Amino acid sequence: MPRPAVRVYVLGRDGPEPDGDDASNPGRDLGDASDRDSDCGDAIDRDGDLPSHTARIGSFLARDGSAGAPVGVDLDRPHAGVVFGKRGTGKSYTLGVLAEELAAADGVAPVVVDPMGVFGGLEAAGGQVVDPAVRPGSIPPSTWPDLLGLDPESGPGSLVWRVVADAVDGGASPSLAALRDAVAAADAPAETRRAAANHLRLAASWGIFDADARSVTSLAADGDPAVIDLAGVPDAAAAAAVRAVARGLYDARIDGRLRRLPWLLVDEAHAFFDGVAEPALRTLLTRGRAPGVSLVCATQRPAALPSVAVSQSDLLVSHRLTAARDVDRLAEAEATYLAGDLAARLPEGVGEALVVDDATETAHTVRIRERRTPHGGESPRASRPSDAE
Ligand SMILES: Nc1ncnc2c1ncn2[C@@H]1O[C@H](COP(=O)(O)OP(=O)(O)OP(=O)(O)O)[C@@H](O)[C@H]1O
Repeated sequence: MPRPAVRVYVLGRDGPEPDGDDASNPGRDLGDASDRDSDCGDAIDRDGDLPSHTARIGSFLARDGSAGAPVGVDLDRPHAGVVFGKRGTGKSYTLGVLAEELAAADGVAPVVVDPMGVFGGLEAAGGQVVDPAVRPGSIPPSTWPDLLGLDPESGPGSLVWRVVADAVDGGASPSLAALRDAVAAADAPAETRRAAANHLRLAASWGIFDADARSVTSLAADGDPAVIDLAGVPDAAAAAAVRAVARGLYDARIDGRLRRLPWLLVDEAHAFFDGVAEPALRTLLTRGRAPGVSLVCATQRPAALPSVAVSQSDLLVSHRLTAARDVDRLAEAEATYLAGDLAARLPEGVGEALVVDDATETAHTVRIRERRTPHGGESPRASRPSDAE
């Protein structure tokens, strides 16, 4: 006798609500697997064939701890999402699961910003780990003083701004050396030129600027995960790299240079919302979906993200949080359809998360599935001496 089909619930896709959990009764038991098999979402067979363009991220988690029906994320359309959780609750792991699913899906391209160097395992999913490389011309002239820690109103700050503006005029891609030469030749007091040159020399020492850096479009063209390894990269340089990739993906979609829908997955995202990357990330949050760019920001410090990150997100995944200010940020997501206290519903276990789905206006407790590729974020344990010893 054929086994019955399991129905997968697809987050971010409008459709019938799964039974068992709804706004009117937020504390209600989420049911067990059999509850979920009946009338939610799209049918899949038990061997795991999902509807197309669906990322299978885990399963519903019943109150008795058993796993229910599969839960997927819609990959057919672009989304904005956040992944919250205190340290060690599974944020990076969840981002890795999403990246694995994106790697296996058609028509999309995951690009992972990896500040801690924990996503290298995605090479096993066909991914490549790349060092950050930024064309100086991809950072707008007006942003250069800020990037270099110079006041744009100061002599050196305005000189750098002017030199970059002149160098990119006409679409050229200047090197840092060319910018330094232009500073040296500028009609400005020697002290101003010296200060500007020193700051450009410091930027050169970051080792990320390259006039011939490959385009972001090429990173995302084949759909295999591209992992931008920012481990050990100075903060300002990492911010410049994130800005370049976020803006580059957006522009490539606007200009029709990128056929796939890119997904930018940013780990430790709080680090990028108070520097030069912020405007580009904000653009993706507020305007990214129109040209087809998705952004998912993971952070252990939700309070350090701007409100817009939560208000613009249609997918919210929250592992355990305890700090009051972070829980408050979660509370901002409590849309009118979610009666009750989201924070009180956060599951305790590692890899478990509350998922708020704006498309169907529901919240669910989910156990994120295990990774298929190695996860590099294991915490050191005294009971497990490292390989180095
Ligand atoms: N869904 C899961 N299934 C199985 N194990 C998991 C899952 N999620 C997390 N873990 C385990 O928990 C560990 C910590 O997860 P992870 O590195 O993602 O934490 P994190 O929240 O990103 O922490 P940090 O803020 O320190 O980076 C993982 O190395 C893994 O062993």
